[in-house]
Amino acid sequence: MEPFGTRLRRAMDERGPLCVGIDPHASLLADWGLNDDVAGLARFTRTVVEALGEQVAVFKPQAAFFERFGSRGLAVLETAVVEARERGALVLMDAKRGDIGSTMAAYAETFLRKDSPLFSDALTVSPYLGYGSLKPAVDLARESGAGLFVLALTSNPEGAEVQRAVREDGRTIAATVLGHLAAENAGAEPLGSFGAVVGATLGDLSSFDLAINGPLLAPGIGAQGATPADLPTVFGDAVRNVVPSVSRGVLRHGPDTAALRAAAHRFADEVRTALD
Ligand SMILES: O=c1ccn([C@@H]2O[C@H](COP(=O)(O)O)[C@@H](O)[C@H]2O)c(=O)[nH]1
Repeated sequence: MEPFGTRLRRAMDERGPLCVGIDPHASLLADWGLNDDVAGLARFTRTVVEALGEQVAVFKPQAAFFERFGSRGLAVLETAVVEARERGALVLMDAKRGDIGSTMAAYAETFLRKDSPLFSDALTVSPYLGYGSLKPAVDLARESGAGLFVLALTSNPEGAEVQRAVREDGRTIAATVLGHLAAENAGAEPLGSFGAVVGATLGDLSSFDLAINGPLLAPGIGAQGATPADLPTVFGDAVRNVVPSVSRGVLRHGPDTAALRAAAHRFADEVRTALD
């Protein structure tokens, strides 16, 4: 399989630079007239995948909303991953895994081994047990042609106390994570496969070097208050590598398929305008 970064660049060029999150909140299930049970979860997820699977570059299922239903929720997630990929969308599993290396290897097998039922094109991971603890995931992603998105500067205000903490050498934790990612992506063309999560809500980030030669997943657009128009200010010269991500901002338009498609189109158009 081609490296994730290559496939992502092509998908964004062909379909527009937008990632739509699949976040079946209990409140959204209710708004869609569905029960907060496995049948409601399955109906919600199928509707989103069928409506947008041939339109958006990337889906980002939020694993938590599936895991809360146990094994039957995971079965819904497995089906969604397969059907989304069959429709040509890339799947970025938002599971934010992170643990000591030996356990990280098992998480990596779950999401990044090609024959796993939950194999995804990319996975979000947490570097807060030390970047080196992610090595099994980095290695398996390379072997499988998959990618990683490492939490660097998250969209929530609470993230700053950890991510902007300054080390003895004067660098912030986030800058250290970004430095590791730049090293992973060195020499990759057209785009590396090892991305950072950098919130669109964070305002001017010019004090950070975002030139990691990899994708920058930008959650926070829509329900968290950021807009596509904020992207150039937040990302500066790195804006071309941004993967803007919207969940509730699109999902709240369901269950009507045409309305979901129109909402995703609107966000993609706003992103294109902002990046021009
Ligand atoms: O820094 C981060 C990292 C991940 N997320 C996830 O993205 C979506 C955001 O959903 P919205 O409805 O668009 O607010 C959600 O799954 C988060 O867990 C994030 O928001 N910020």
